[in-house]
Amino acid sequence: MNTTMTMTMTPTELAAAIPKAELHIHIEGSLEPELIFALAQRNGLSLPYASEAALREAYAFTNLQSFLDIYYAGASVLLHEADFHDMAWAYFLRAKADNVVHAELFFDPQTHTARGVSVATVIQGLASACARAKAELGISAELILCFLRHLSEEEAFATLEAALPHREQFIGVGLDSSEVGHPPSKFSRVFARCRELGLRIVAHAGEEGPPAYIWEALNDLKTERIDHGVRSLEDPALVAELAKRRTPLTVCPLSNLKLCVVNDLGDHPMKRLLDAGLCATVNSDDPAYFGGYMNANFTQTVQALDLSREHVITLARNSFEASFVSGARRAELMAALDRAVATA
Ligand SMILES: Nc1ncnc2[nH]cnc12
Ligand SMILES: [Zn+2]
Repeated sequence: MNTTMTMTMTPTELAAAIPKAELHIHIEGSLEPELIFALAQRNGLSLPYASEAALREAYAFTNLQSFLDIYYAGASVLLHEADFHDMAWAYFLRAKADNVVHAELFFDPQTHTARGVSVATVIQGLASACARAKAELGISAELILCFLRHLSEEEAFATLEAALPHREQFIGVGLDSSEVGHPPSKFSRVFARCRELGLRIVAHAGEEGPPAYIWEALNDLKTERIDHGVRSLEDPALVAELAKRRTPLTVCPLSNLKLCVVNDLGDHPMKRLLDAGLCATVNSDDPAYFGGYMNANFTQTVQALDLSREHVITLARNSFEASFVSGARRAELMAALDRAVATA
């Protein structure tokens, strides 16, 4: 390849070209309208929308809850192991196209067990897609079980219990769904049990909720990463603490735009988070609903905030640093990034 030519890559082109990890993707949020309709037909279900276009038109969100209502309805077409496999496989094909080389997938068992689908069905379908991604696409992938925070502590404990026969198939636990009114401390005892079990710990905090929720996630749940965390900038002491601990933030720019956390991508806090020395990463959250997968998130953020080549490389390095891969795999991923940067 001609080095002179390749060294002219813009930060946007570089962002698309380099290998990266995705650490904040709700796999149910990767269900595209086409797949929702196909699964509804396969499972003999009817949908309250006349067409895929009509469903897509409903994706005009004003806040997190307005999205969650539609997201849970979309997930109702998932019944069988093959449905979960097909959903995750479709995501992995999209991830491969965006040079994602490692992915940690959130899944919401309670969304499915409430409809009579067993935890085994959910986990086996997703786990077989993860194994296939490794074998056929070279993407390493892990599963993180999320508790729905609008439900009770008791229900979270019951979900953990039901999932434990499949303990080897997921590496950690997270906390998602409606944030405001459901602080992390509501789940302190569940997460304490998860830590005893050796599970990795993450939690959504500071998406719509206040900095106090991020403090609780850190101190009560002992979370290893904060999902979103964009409101941390409102509390300088919190920013200092996150920088000191080097707690990663899995930030989702297009999600923040679509859920009205920011009014314009040009106002997104990503650059300020990076410039404050935080280990921020780019992720897609629910790409089928928010208008883009990894590279769309990367390139639109780079353009809106005029991020530099160094910012882009830092974001990719942060994604590997923040991941739960083994030391050997992390070294392999960092080396692949260095090689890609050297020729770009
Ligand atoms: N952005 C988000 N915040 C909280 N819970 C979610 N579940 C799926 N996407 C989510
Ligand atoms: Zn999320």
